[in-house]
Amino acid sequence: MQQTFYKYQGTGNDFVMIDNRQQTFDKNNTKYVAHLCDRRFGIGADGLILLENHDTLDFKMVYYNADGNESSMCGNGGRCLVAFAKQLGVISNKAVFEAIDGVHHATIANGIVRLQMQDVDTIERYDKHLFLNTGSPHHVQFEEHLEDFDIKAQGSKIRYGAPYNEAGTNVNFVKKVKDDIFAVRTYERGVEDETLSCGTGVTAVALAMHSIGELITNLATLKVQGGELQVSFEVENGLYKNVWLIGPATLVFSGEI
Ligand SMILES: N[C@H](CCC[C@H](N)C(=O)O)C(=O)O
Repeated sequence: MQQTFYKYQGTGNDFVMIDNRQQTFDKNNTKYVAHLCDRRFGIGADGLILLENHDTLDFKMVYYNADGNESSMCGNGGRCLVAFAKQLGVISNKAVFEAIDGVHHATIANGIVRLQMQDVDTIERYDKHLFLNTGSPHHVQFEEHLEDFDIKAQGSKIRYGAPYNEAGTNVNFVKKVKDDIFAVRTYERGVEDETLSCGTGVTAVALAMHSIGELITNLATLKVQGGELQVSFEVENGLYKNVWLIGPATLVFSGEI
């Protein structure tokens, strides 16, 4: 049976999007999801996202990494899904939807999506890195030579090494540009390579930088390989709330297979 597929990208983090409101997509076929994400034999993407009906909210988000496995929250994917929902006429300029990490609010205007992320109440601080969960797990560490280092080799060593092991984590390398501007490169679990941006990743970097005093305002600009994202937040007694991931989400193409 022919199926229409859409391709969206949010600052270079790209996704196959499927309108699964009729529940026709075979969600258990890991091999097929990985095939659709394959950049040679399939459509090619960092992940695949299903838009599904929800009893009380605008829609439900189901996210798969490029390896075909369902995974934790995808911030850029959430932003792209809001743009996709608008394109389908499911929403107009705001959305409330359910994802694996809970309910998210979002707005969309002129191609820019603002996505509220979950509150963060724990940021673990170690000698040379920080660890926190912004809907997905993130290891954050400074890297002076951000422009020219082997992120795939360095990232996978951390992702598969102790204490993360097989379950893994996403790995963010950060360099302060100035004041509230940081450059970030991310190795993503489940893609097992660098992605051009990672939404939950830049959110983790912004909150981590604030927690160690490297960011003294509550709005950060994150320069990623695929463009720029902003993260805004409020913080009270170590609880980060009203966290928003802000940036563009763009339709690349649609087609039938
Ligand atoms: N690879 C991540 C999920 C997608 C995160 C990323 N694409 C984002 O924008 O947040 C994980 O398995 O934890």
